[in-house]
Amino acid sequence: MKRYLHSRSSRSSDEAVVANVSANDRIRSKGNKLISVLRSLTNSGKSSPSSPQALPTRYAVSSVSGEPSPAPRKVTQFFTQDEPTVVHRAQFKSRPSLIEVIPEGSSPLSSGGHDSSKSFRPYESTGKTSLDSKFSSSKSNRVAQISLENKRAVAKQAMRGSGSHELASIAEVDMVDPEPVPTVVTVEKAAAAKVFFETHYNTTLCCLTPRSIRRRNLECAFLEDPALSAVQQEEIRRDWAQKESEHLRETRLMKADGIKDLQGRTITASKYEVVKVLGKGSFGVVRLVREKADDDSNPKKRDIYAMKVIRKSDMLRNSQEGHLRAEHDFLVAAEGSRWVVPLIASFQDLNNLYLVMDYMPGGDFLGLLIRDNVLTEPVTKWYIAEMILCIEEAHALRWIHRDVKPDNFLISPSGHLKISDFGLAFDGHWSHDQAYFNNQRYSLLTKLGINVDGDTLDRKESQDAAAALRLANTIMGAKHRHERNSSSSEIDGILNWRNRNGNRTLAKSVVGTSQYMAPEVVRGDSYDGRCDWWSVAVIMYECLYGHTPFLAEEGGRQQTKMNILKHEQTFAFPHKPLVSKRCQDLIQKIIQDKDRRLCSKRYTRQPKASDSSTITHNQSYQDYAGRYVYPNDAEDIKAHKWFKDIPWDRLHLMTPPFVPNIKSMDDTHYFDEEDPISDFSESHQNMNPTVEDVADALKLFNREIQILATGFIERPHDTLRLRKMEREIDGFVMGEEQKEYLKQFVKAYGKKEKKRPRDKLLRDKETAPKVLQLRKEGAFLGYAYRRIRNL
Ligand SMILES: Nc1ncnc2c1ncn2[C@@H]1O[C@H](COP(=O)(O)OP(=O)(O)OP(=O)(O)O)[C@@H](O)[C@H]1O
Repeated sequence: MKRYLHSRSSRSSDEAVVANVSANDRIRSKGNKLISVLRSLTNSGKSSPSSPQALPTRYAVSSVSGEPSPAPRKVTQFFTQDEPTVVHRAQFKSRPSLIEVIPEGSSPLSSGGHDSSKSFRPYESTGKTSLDSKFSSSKSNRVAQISLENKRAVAKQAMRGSGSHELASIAEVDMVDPEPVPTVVTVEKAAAAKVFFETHYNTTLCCLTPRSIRRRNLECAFLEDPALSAVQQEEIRRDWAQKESEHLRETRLMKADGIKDLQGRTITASKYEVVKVLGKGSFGVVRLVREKADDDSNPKKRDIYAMKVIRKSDMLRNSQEGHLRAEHDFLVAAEGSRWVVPLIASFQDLNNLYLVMDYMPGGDFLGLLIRDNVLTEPVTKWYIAEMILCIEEAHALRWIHRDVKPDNFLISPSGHLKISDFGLAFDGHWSHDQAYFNNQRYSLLTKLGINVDGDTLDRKESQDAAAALRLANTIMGAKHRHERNSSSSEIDGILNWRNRNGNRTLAKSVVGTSQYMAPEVVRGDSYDGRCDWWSVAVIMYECLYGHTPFLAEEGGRQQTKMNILKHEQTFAFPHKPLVSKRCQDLIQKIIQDKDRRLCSKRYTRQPKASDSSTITHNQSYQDYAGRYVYPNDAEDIKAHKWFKDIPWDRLHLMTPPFVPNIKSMDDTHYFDEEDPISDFSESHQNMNPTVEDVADALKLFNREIQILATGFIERPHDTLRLRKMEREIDGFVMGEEQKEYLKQFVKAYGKKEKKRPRDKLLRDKETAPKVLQLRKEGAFLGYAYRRIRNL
């Protein structure tokens, strides 16, 4: 911002006023001095020929007392010059180190020989600047040239020193408005800002905040307890407010640390020490951690948690921002839930996202199935009943889990189940749709005419017009659903517009683990809350028979999906073990196409377009994508006769069939694996073995095996190729131990093929490093949560 400090001064100009001030405080102190002198001059202005009245009113400083105040001698001298002096900060891209003084003759207040319209435009603001934008070269050269001229003149002036008291004329900075030339960096930053503001204001203005939900729950609790007097209620409200303000303070402190975390430090994560790696997910690991204490208190007594660490770079390369935000937002929305794994805190640093959750020491339900192989009917009934309650809880919050499988139910210390892994859960909201993020970036790139080449394949494809169009569509995803139509009303507000226009086409994406997928999901048809009930029936079958009903022995995922689509022909019950007809009847009634699937009749009673009152009522049961998901939507399943002895309302108070046998809260024996799970830091992927290393590792094998094994690690492998190599090794004529050794050799010395990033900006060699860095810094602003203590 351009700023002018000017004053009327008296005749003596023997002070060379070349102020070489670089630091802000010096400028400010100089400014203060000027103002105080101005005040004094204004007060004594009657005697001065250059009284403040001559100044534009904006710059005239009125006296409070009306009395002249004595200015310090030195400063008085400074300003007792005949002619006005204007201290002018020129227009530079960065803060100037020089304050230029426009001498006599060139003063904006004097008329002589100077084009005041050019030099003195106090009401005009400076042109737009962008840290990331390059100035157009001709204009920036001109600015640089003028600035250089000015500096030379100032230097010359300074050299003359006290010997000469004349101020040389300094070339004026031409008030050119340099046009910024936006780059990919500008686009990334602008998109990150847009995403931040839209998601932030959407949460604060359009959603219930955790605090408002807590407040509502408190008031509901009062309604349910009529015995509480008004005084008691008031007292509870006061305690509540006190707890909330402490929580707010804690959250603020956490957010302050979060800023440092994003600058490359790991303040928040370092408050936890790692005990063990519990499991591995698609984009990171889950660690058992212990909160570090400020004092040296007994470590055994400190709180223990499960911390999911998600590596940003992997996840960003796979364009998973939408999913990661969805998982986080669901866990925050589920605060206080009985059946969802509780989130304690979430935060990020430059490289990772962190979700700190309650530790479930009983391991996951898959572990229990692996240990027991098959479960009896009563035990199956218990767990399926708990799974139903878990899923209903998610549905009540208008979320469809979409990835219901045994590994996603965890066993709490008391043996009850809790649902976890909401990485694929979806409420259809635009902020959980990857196309929204892509659209923010690519629409800007297109508007600004910035071209990105991508990788070799992109360049090859762009030569073919049809392929180029296909590529553009893939990048933009469903562009139309996030691009605001110019005809849409401006007063509508962007958030309302986004929320109303929903993402109806999103109801069709194919997600989930194939064995447990409902046919409508496999087909890519629109689906709703009913798809989760199909998966429950598959798990029920698996508990009773020891395998899932549609898994193909041969033909992989594709064949499994075919079996699901043709479920009417492929589904059958094995003869053994014996399972009651009632139980089979329930499974059979759920393994149906969605219109006939047992769960809740409300799904099949969706209103006709003419029935407006029912439509309005039903809209509250739609997720943001327009899919129906009802609370208590397992009502017909729960009413099935097989469940007649299940006390649904009291299940959480009863003792489950299996209660984990844990010696302490950090007992991890239910997570013990034959091969310990490696943490990020122990990954072999960064290993660069030399020829000697390889020769040494294979020295016990004959020449032929050495050549084959070296061939295996010559180029990076994906999972498919790794499996193929392992099958080849299985075919070698050698002992099992040697085969195992070779498989480990391939994993350790071979390189895993890096997946081709889904985003062109991350495929382009030139833009990728900077874009990835910027997204790591800016894509998850606001990813911070702390559960209120003693909830
Ligand atoms: N709160 C918890 N307490 C104990 N163990 C946990 C907890 N959360 C996750 N785990 C363990 O970590 C494993 C991986 O966690 P999770 O499924 O959330 O990761 P993910 O990256 O989402 O995996 P996926 O690839 O299946 O989507 C789980 O199967 C479980 O064994």
